[in-house]
Amino acid sequence: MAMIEETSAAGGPTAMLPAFRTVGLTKVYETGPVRVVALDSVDLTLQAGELTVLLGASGSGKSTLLNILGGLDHATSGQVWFRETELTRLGGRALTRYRRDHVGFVFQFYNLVPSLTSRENVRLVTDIAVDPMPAEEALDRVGLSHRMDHFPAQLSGGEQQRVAIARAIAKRPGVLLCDEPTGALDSRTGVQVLEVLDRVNAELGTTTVLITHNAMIRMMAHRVLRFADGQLVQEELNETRLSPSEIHW
Ligand SMILES: Nc1ncnc2c1ncn2[C@@H]1O[C@H](COP(=O)(O)OP(=O)(O)OP(=O)(O)O)[C@@H](O)[C@H]1O
Repeated sequence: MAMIEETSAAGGPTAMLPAFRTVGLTKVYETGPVRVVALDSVDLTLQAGELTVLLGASGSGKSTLLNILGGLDHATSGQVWFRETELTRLGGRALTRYRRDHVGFVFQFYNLVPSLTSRENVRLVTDIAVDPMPAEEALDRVGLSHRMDHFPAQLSGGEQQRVAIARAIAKRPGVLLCDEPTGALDSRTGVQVLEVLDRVNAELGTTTVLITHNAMIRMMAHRVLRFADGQLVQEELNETRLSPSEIHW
């Protein structure tokens, strides 16, 4: 596989390329006689450096899309590009390398290793990344300098999610894919987590895709995509964005 160049929103040789493009992206799950079309010929473009919010009812295909963009799942048909690389042509090892080098994931539940401190959880990633930031810098970026040596059980839910974000960004990924990152948090804590994601997007230029059931969160996005029954049914650009602290739910 050709090297996939890192670039920031601010510039660089591939700055004008979209981060992702899909054409006719389709995913069908077949479980015995049951056939579910999770994604139904989706065409979309996600611009580099943007923060995109994905909305849609439960079962509309959001997680399936995120998993395919992140190289965790395969399309049934159609094409997906990350910058100049067609992900849908990559074999298993190349897809693993893509994921390792370019993608950070944040999920609703934090998946931290309970026996490791915040710093050690982040180091699990920085130890194997190509050009990581120090674990301490990653934790500082999410406002947790004072919690480096705490274990997950000694942290609040919001703090654990911020450790998970630090772990995801420490390898300086080109894209950060977040599936319901505030789903398990109260609104005040959720806002803090969104502020961290917003800051990472602005300061590091990380292309960010965020799934949420909370329609208010769309106000902080550059771009909002709405899904229904596996189809992209609406796309909006926010001319004026709200900062997370202005969002209430
Ligand atoms: N591994 C699987 N096997 C079979 N069907 C699946 C599988 N994963 C997802 N589906 C089905 O595909 C459809 C889309 O699911 P997906 O998880 O992408 O939706 P979603 O919009 O993310 O939903 P939610 O908001 O509830 O997380 C659903 O009908 C779901 O039941």
